[in-house]
Amino acid sequence: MQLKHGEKTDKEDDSPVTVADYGAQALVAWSLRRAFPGQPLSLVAEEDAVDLREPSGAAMLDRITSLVNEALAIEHPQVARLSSAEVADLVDVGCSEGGGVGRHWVLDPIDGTRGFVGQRQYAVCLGLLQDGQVALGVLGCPNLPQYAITDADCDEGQAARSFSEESVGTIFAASKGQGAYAGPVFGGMPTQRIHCNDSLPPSQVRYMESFEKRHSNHGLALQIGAEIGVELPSLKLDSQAKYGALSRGDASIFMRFPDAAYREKIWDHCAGVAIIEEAGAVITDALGNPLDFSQGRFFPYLNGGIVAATPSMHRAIMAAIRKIRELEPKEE
Ligand SMILES: Nc1ncnc2c1ncn2[C@@H]1O[C@H](COP(=O)(O)O)[C@@H](OP(=O)(O)O)[C@H]1O
Ligand SMILES: [Mg+2]
Ligand SMILES: [Mg+2]
Ligand SMILES: [Mg+2]
Repeated sequence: MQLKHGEKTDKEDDSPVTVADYGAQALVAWSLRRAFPGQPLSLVAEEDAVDLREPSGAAMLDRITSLVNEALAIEHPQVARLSSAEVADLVDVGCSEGGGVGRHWVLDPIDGTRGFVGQRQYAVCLGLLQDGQVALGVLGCPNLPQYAITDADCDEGQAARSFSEESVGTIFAASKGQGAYAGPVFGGMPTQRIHCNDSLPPSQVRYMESFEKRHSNHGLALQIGAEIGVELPSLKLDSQAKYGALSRGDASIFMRFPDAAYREKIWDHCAGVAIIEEAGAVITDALGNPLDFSQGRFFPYLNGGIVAATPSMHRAIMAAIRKIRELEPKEE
């Protein structure tokens, strides 16, 4: 999809948001309401309709409303068209604060918005928390090939865009204790069981990191990689597509080291964590503590970042981080 004028804007924190982010959030909220009629619905989702309800947001809300109605007409032709007020209300269904008690859906309607705008990777990510624990996750990655990304697909560590058209688009799904699965994005529920690959020596493993340098310290990841004996360049992918790629063995490590002031949000990880854990991988903060999804929309302090990897690579990275930190000059 090529975005037109008026279909993308910047939020208060300067990050981009598009009609697709809002539209996907409204559609998922609509679908959850329909799937669980009459039940209370707690949805912790990234976007809200505050800007869309301003006079300056009216044109964008109209465009989102048309797109949502177009999508509903394909899947549910019998359903009445939604008004723009109803679409704004659906976006705002995602305002739940979450927490450690009961059931909370967690949605990133488009993760990797910068990747979506740049026609790289992005993912629609829906997870479920049960009493603060990740219970289920689905990742739709429309630009991710259905086959494993190999060295041949990588251009200096970056996944090339020239994946063959007919095999692009992958969906991942997992629920606790039932395994992780992958399949074609328009093929219904995925059926191919997937596992991470923990059999490679460090010289053959590949690590992944954000495409966007501003989202993660690439220098630190390089240093840690060198410490554990990684020789291949990193694979730079936007979004939770990285969790999908780790889960089926395209790469063995995902390192994410944002600026110290950045606060990680639960929707950037919930669905992906459900999938990697069922695929046999491990995820912690940079000091080895488990991620705590039970504290609301944001994670508590994460000790410098997030590391997801196969079990042996995760152990090696934790040791490398401890060693690097011990060598750092101590503040007086
Ligand atoms: N300065 C920053 N540091 C770290 N992460 C950031 C960031 N600014 C935005 N992000 C987050 O990084 C996510 C994309 O992850 P990745 O870097 O793996 O592609 C964004 O998700 P959205 O695109 O849903 O807003 C956003 O939440
Ligand atoms: Mg965003
Ligand atoms: Mg995101
Ligand atoms: Mg998003």
